Amino acid sequence: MIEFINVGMTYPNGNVGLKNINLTINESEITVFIGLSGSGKTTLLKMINRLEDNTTGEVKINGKNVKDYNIHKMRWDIGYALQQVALFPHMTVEENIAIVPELKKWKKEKIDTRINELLNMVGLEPKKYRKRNPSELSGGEAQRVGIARALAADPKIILMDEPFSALDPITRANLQEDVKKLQKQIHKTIVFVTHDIEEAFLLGDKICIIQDGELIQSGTKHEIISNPKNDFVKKFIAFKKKEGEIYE
Ligand SMILES: Nc1ncnc2c1ncn2[C@@H]1O[C@H](COP(=O)(O)OP(=O)(O)OP(=O)(O)O)[C@@H](O)[C@H]1O
Repeated sequence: MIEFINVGMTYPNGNVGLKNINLTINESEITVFIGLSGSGKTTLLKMINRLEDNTTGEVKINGKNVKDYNIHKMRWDIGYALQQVALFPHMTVEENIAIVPELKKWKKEKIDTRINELLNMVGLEPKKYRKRNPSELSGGEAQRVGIARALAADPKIILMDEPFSALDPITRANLQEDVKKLQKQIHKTIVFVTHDIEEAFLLGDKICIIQDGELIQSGTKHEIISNPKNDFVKKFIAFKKKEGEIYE
């Protein structure tokens, strides 16, 4: 379980990233942060693996303040997949996936088996892809490798920051389905950032709507649709409704 307790964050230049966030992220669920560009979604996500530190309040994982963990070991247990996949260009697909398992000193055979398992899981045939360089992959394939790498050392928590936003709609829909299926199989705690309400409703067990650094509303898709807290939330939902979509 991840908890944000009265969390605020001000950047060194004075920009306010977040204000007084109180939120519980349940284990084995997909929690989605959604909001407009610059609303604070990424800042909120990065406080979980301490790529940013909160300036007020507390962020806790399993009851312990994130600042009290060994930062390196904590990060090995938190997978991170982001829009610009950032595969290491001078390493092959298999080497990219093996990074954290190697840091964790897994045996070579175990890593080897794991790479095959993960590539199969994300729909990339190991024989064909293991030895490729990132420059020999399409955008969608690279995204899949990025997801495999985030899952490699079997982390309990996976952070995903707009991992599909650079993809075409069909690849994107396939990967969204993959994440949903994966979640059903492996029961990870996934925190997912998007600015797309459709994606949020498709994936999220819990959806958190962020506006100007504040958490405006959190709840299930049904709770948000049936009881939008303010005009901003209404607008977000209405935007999709206008396109003729009806949410149950
Ligand atoms: N390193 C930084 N230094 C100063 N201000 C920053 C920094 N990073 C982000 N900000 C500011 O903090 C606020 C929140 O940014 P954040 O990246 O969390 O938004 P976001 O909701 O993820 O946006 P997007 O959807 O565009 O990625 C913005 O006003 C942004 O300008």
